[in-house]
Amino acid sequence: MESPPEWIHSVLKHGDLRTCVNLASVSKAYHEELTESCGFWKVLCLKLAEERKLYLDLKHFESTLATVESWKALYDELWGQRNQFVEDEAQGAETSLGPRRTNLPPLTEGSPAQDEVTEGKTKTFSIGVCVRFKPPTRHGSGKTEGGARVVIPLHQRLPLIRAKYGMNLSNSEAMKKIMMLEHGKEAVDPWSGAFIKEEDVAQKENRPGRTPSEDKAPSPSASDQGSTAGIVAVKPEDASVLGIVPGSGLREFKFDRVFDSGCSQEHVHLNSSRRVVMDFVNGFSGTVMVYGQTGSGKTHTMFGRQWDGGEAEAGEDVERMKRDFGSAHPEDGIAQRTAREVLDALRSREEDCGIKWRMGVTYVEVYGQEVYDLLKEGKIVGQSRVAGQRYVLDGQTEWPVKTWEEIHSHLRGGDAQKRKACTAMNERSSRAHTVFILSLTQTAPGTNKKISSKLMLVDLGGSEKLTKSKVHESVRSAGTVSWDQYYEQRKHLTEALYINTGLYALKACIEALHEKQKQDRQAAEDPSFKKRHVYVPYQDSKLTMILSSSLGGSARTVMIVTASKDPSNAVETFQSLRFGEQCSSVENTASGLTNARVLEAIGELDSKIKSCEALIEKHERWETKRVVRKDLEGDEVVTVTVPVGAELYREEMERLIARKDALLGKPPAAAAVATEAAEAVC
Ligand SMILES: Nc1ncnc2c1ncn2[C@@H]1O[C@H](COP(=O)(O)OP(=O)(O)OP(=O)(O)O)[C@@H](O)[C@H]1O
Repeated sequence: MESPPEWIHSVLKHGDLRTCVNLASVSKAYHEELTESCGFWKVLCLKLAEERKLYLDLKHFESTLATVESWKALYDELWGQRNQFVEDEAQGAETSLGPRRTNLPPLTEGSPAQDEVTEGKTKTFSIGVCVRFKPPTRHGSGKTEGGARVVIPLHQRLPLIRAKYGMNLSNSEAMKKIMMLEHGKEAVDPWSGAFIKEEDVAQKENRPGRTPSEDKAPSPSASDQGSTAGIVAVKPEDASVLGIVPGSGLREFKFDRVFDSGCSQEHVHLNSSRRVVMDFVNGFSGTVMVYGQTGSGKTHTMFGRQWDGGEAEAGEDVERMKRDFGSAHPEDGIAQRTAREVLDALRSREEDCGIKWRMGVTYVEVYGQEVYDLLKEGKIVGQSRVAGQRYVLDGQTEWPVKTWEEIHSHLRGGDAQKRKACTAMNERSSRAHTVFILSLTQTAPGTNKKISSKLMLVDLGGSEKLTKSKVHESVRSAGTVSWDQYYEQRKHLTEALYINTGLYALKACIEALHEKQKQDRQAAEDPSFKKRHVYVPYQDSKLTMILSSSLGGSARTVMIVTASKDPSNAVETFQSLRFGEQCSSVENTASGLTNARVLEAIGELDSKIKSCEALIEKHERWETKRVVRKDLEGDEVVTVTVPVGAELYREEMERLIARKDALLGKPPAAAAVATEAAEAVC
């Protein structure tokens, strides 16, 4: 094959977009060579962004886009945005540079037909769902107590039986093994009680109206048998999570991204929300939401470290103040990182392209039926319940900002208001939906065209309290409790219902937007297809009314589900994962878990356990120390020798062993490897 000569590289370097695109049509050999290289598409993206005054976060894409296809997709997207800041002077001429043309440049003379040119993909609803696991807390790590018991269904027991007794067992031999185990001819079968047929699992998983109580008790007869519910494996490489799920047994969840507990704040932002920042600066609205149970890390992910009072303003911590206004802090959340990047981009675009901008921030909480303005001492927005969200959308709660210091001070001020409310109103912060909004208006140079976009950063309230605190059960009729208690309980129930109303409305809107997109796609593929009108129920809750301008249409949406791996939170974790899954456009099938995947999970755990053992061997040493021991006759000082230096690896190994044991159906106690047992008294 003829490869492109040196001069082509210099044309790519110095030529304009049109020249670079046309290069691919010089010969068939050049065409193949160029269009199959990431570098060519990168150059096209750069030229397109430069000529059309679009913001391109090249550094980000260089670190995240690895394939030619992903660069092509980015070019398609930018192409769809090409008229945001620069109007087409000659429509006809420009279409010949469209993505379809560059993907498959015709080698014959003449321009492609107008209808061959694909529009960019910005018009379709786009949602990415990611999952982030919180690092284990010391008290919760590796412990399996308190987790719901799950009976692994029969079709999943077969591969496990094979893994234990020989891979070449046929189905009927594996079944015989199970029967023998159940009739006590061998050791007790850890999965006895399996009764769910494969079809039942899929039906049960997909049945609407599934209740939390069903999640907790799969069957009365099985409640004391089976494995402990929990996360078995987290696979960031293929964005999946494998768990032992009440009501389903082994179950795989698939998302756009999965972040394991060791991921930094920066990594999470780079791989989830940073793309939204680029669209926002290019004039497209977007939403980033965090969802999860209380304490799973929503606020940590969105707003980073929590402020502990006003010591910095009092000048007690000058160093910290300097650091805050300098470069990003490792603990900064998505809000801080996003605000900094937006400001940097706007400043450099003003300097390089003359694009003027105006930005404002809004920080509100949706609590019950009211919207509270966190930048106005938590006052209710508007005087009527109906109008609150409209004031937010009209910009009446907005504060103009020009610098990072101003944004930072609003974030801190709002956070302080949340804290006050939290103390005054019984953990209001975790029971309200918090929305931080950046509103941007840019002026296209030369034309004075105004381009507006909104970026909503949302910390969603979790719904777990309804099930965990059983508020619905504690509401007795008036007369059995005091009136004060009665009203307090009613308030809790109403709060939980408000949170759920917001979340259900959000889910319904996202589902409707998916459906709308499906109808559009079908209509595009088949001209005879009759599109059904799809209603998006934004009006169903205050939360969705506020989000309406940045959810759907050309707006990009990212949802980050935060979760814990602690088995005692397993039910809430799976509820969160299911919520994320239902919002996602990634195809999931409840019964799609293959035998190979189950065995792969066991293999993975084995290899992780091995590498943990190697690390323990490398880092662990014995240390002798004196400790005071209490016994009946008083205190006694004894000398003990303890292993030190590999405590974290030991904890990790305990967790891995517990997960493997859960998967293989061993009783939880077998998983507990007490570190204290290693202590040797001299
Ligand atoms: N990924 C993480 N890395 C380190 N610490 C974390 C992480 N996620 C959460 N935490 C810590 O866990 C605690 C609870 O997190 P956070 O307040 O963000 O939870 P939340 O889901 O917002 O809870 P709530 O709904 O009650 O507001 C905090 O102390 C936080 O610093």
